[in-house]
Amino acid sequence: MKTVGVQVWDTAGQERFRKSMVEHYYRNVHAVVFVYDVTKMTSFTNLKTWIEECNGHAVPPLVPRVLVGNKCDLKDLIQVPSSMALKFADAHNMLLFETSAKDPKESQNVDAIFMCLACRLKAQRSLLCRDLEGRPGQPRRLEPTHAANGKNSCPC
Ligand SMILES: Nc1nc2c(ncn2[C@@H]2O[C@H](COP(=O)(O)OP(=O)(O)OP(=O)(O)O)[C@@H](O)[C@H]2O)c(=O)[nH]1
Repeated sequence: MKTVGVQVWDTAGQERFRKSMVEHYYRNVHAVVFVYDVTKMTSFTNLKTWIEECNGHAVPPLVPRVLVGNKCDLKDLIQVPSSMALKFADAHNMLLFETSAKDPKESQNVDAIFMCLACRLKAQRSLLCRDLEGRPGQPRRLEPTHAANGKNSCPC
């Protein structure tokens, strides 16, 4: 068994903070979790801008990204149907998790997000180590067999 340490940076989601997102948020980032509020369509439509923001800071495609719809306990207030979110997640090669930070019955998906990312990062690292174990002095290119294809690469 291997322990994977995870450092999570929570950025402010409001538009007025977006412009002040500083370079160091993006530097050396290993994974990105895009969170929207299932009861607020605007938070979902804003995802496009956040993804562009991320791409604009040259976050490499190998960096796994997941999409999280939070507040799924508020069933009567849902504005973003799962089907719409799934379509978006598929189009951007991300896994979709629907979670609630409030309802303990739905909270297991919060753990699943980080477990999944930890598994992916560990798998990427193993792949990298395996590739670097090639002939001495012969650098080898890391083929993105696992990592770049986000959806099917999770070993969980
Ligand atoms: N019902 C419900 N309320 C939630 C859930 N998650 C957060 N909240 C509530 O939503 C409000 C905003 O929560 P925050 O944790 O401040 O949200 P945030 O994404 O950090 O907000 P920003 O800092 O603006 O990005 C608080 O009143 C929380 O109690 C959830 O899963 N279900």
